[in-house]
Amino acid sequence: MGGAAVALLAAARRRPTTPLVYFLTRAPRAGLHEAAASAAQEKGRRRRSSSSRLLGPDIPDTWDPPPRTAARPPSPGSAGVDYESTTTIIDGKSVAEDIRFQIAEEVRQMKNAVGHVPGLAVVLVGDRRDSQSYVRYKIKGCEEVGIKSLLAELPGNCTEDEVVDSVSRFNEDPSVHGILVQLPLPLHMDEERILSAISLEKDVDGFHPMNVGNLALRSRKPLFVPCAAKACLELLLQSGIELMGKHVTVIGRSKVVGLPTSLLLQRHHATVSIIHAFTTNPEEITHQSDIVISAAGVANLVRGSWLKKGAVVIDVGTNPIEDPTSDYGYRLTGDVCFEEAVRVASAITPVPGGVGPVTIAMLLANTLDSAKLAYGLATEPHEL
Ligand SMILES: Nc1nc2c(c(=O)[nH]1)N[C@@H](CN(C=O)c1ccc(C(=O)N[C@@H](CCC(=O)O)C(=O)O)cc1)CN2
Repeated sequence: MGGAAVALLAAARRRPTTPLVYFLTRAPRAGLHEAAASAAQEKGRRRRSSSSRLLGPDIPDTWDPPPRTAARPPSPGSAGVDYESTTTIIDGKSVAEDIRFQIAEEVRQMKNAVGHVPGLAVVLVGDRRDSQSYVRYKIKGCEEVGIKSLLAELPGNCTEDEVVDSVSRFNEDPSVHGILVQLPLPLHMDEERILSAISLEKDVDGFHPMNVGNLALRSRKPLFVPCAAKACLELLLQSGIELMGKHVTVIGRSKVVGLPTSLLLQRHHATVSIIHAFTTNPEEITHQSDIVISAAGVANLVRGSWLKKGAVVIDVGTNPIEDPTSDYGYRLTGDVCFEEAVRVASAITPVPGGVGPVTIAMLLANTLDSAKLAYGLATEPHEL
């Protein structure tokens, strides 16, 4: 230890009754210290503000609703939608069924080989009706393929620590290979902290910052890719749609869909444009695109006039809109005005029955992959 440090320690020992916190809070107030402290504070302020300029201000994407003149299309299955016979309606339900069939077979093989099945744990906070439905679909999906499911339900007014504790218990449970926290969380919670608490090896939603970062770096492989992004790619690839060199526009940049989908598309060598709530000319950008993937969460945002003739349209939006003729008083519609788009597109996914069911199937696939890694039945996650 240097002489100066020894002298400081000796001085501190001579004044043992003064708490350290006193020096930390009071010392800079006097004379030169004050000037130094305010200079340091100013430097810190400048550093913070210049870094927030560099990374951009944190403003949420709040979309303007589309004009009231937007057509309110009937659902795709209903009578009266007259589309070109050449337009392919991409059937997500049947794609999902095929994937589930394959997963069920692999789960059976796993049980025979190691005596265990994959386990998925779901954490649901609060009583949002839509989240409850999605969690139900996930649990039903597990039942269909033989995956064990566990559900932790917490009230909307619980603490962030309680959610983290619940995640930690599942992290420790060897029968659980996948953990997901249903989003959105109540506003008072730090989503980032909760998602980061999920063990990387069990992050079957792929929202852990490490998995997102590894998806962004082409030289690295994430353990898991978010399910909706995988679903979009699966639907495009199974429909025989080439991605390399194609101009794909992704509408929305959320962690759940837009961001991972745009990253995944780049890994498939597409040229990707991203539209968000601050984009001034969205229709010009989509009009130049070979493929449009919409995940804005705005009913009927994408009109037929936004699309190039022959474009492929993947609609990830599931937006409830009022419908007095429905038993529930509402029905689900996508971001895309289906009855207009179907006349322009060469292929399109419907809502419901498009991306949604494949998203659930991808969650089951990620959970199976995780269990295979845990039991040494695979050395790498499934190729993208
Ligand atoms: N932790 C997560 N939270 C959320 C995710 C996610 O991937 N992980 N995605 C969405 C919601 N979601 C899954 O959680 C989801 C949404 C919609 C569907 C779906 O199958 N939709 C059906 C129609 C549904 C209906 O009729 O009620 C369809 O499109 O055909 C599945 C999953 C946000 N949160």
